[in-house]
Amino acid sequence: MPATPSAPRSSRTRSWWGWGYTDAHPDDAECAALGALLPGTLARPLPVPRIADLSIGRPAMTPPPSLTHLVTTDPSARAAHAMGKAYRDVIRALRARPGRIPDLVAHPTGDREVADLLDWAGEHDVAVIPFGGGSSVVGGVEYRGDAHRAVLSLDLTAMDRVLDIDTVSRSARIQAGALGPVLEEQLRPHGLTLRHFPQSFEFSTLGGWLATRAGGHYATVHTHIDDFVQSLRVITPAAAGTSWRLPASGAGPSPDRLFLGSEGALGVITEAWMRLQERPRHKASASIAFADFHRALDAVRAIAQSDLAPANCRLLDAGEALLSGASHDGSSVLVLGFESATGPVDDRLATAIDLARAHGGHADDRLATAIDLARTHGGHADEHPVDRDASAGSAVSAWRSAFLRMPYLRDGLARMGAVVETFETAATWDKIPALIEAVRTEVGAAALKITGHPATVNCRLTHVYPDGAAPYFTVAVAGRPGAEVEVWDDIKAVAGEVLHRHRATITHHHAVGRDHRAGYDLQRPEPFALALRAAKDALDPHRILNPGVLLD
Ligand SMILES: Cc1cc2nc3c(=O)[nH]c(=O)nc-3n(C[C@H](O)[C@H](O)[C@H](O)COP(=O)(O)OP(=O)(O)OC[C@H]3O[C@@H](n4cnc5c(N)ncnc54)[C@H](O)[C@@H]3O)c2cc1C
Repeated sequence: MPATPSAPRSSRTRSWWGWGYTDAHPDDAECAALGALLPGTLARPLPVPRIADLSIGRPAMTPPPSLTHLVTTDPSARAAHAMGKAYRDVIRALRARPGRIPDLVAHPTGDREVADLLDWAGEHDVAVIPFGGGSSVVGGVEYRGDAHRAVLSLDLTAMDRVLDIDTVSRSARIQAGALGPVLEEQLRPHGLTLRHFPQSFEFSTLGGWLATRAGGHYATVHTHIDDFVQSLRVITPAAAGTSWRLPASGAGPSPDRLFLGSEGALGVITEAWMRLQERPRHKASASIAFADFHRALDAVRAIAQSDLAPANCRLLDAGEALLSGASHDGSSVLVLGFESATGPVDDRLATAIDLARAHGGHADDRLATAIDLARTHGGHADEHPVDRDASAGSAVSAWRSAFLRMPYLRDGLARMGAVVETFETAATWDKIPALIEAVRTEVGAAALKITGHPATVNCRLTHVYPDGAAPYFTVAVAGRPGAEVEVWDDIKAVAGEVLHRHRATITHHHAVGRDHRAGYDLQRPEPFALALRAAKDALDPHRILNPGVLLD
């Protein structure tokens, strides 16, 4: 089927230093109000950083005439491509310490141009950092060190088209630079959706999701981007190729698996055939309160080990629930959601609520909402499932609003000199209670020791599996003025040590990048490390692709 035209881009201004759109940033008064919640933060917010205050030198190299039309040396573009969107990045921008700024930013529009840029970079010892939405939270899109003559940020977002739709096999060929809303907008007229909704959906791309093995919003079953991949097209400095479109294949190790999670270190993903789904027509959600967090964990495990497969099954501890407005009485809250394109889901929700009640949960029946989207929305699902819902006023909706607003508030707190960051992991159920307890206790104690201020360490389960869960932690504490990066690095080192001791992964979906290298090196088995190094040698012989990510 012919492709649909590319979706129009938003006219709103993206922040070069913080999350999202500048018009959604908290103003000074809101920052101060946020700071007042955390003892020890600054009296007034740090000023919004200006590119003019950064020291941006002349580019170390310029491209040949054949490539100049693809490349910019504009300081604003270079600054906006210097870092990702972790707390570390935001505070470095606020303190005018962004690190090495790329010399060049390229915007290729097709495979040939990507290959030409890689060829030139390989010949001239120029590091190439593939860049999608730039929402990395692990130092994945910055350059550290000075081993290369110049640094080129390879921005893929001009390659944002849905090129082909196969309605028979329900799949689409999509260019890697398409941001979430841009690709969903092109699928919408066909009644189809990729249905991959990470929290960063608005500002991250298909290529970034594939390269980091992103996790979507859905709590169970198909939520990792890996699950939707039919075939990948990858351009490496050594060769280019496309895997066959197949629903499944037992032919040896999977070629796609080599590049999923390769974080720009082995090649540039330029397009993919992705499995699609029909837009859901039926939804139901509810929130359930628990006085005892450990009983809530048991309830979630029971639901995860049933065949109910909720779309949403987020357990918020008391701190998270308070922060998001889902509860004010010290309860933990389980946010449950079901959806389907084929039939009502009310029965599944009712059974899940029964399971939760059997473990001490209290469901407020008035808050359980069932939505037949075929009736209420003319058959169309909302663009982002956490964006809108008929359950306005409920704990479910409070959590949803907070979920989308949270990154903006993080940046507001950063302007008050606070250290506010998240980290996530996964472990089998037998380890989960002790792991969560150890992180809370040991990371909280470390933050107090490092800063002299009390810290909050909150936890939610973002994804649940029959055999385990993915706890996601948020740490907030007043920083030491001017040393916020070092404070966070010290806290994060303690967190990494606790995760390793409990055999919990260094990352469930945020990827490895540069920040998780130590934990990743400890986690991967030696034969795999050898194979990865050999793949790097073969595919990137001049070592130009995202140096320092995944391996040296
Ligand atoms: C507020 C916030 C919320 C987030 N929520 C989630 C979440 O819910 N789930 C989740 O999984 N992650 C989340 N993240 C992390 C981040 O959004 C993901 O890692 C995302 O997949 C990155 O996509 P991107 O397009 O922004 O990639 P970028 O940040 O631009 O790049 C990420 C990595 O992929 C490489 N890369 C990018 N494009 C390509 C390509 N075409 N070919 C090869 N390599 C490439 C880069 O070199 C880099 O190593 C969140 C981040 C923030 C700031």
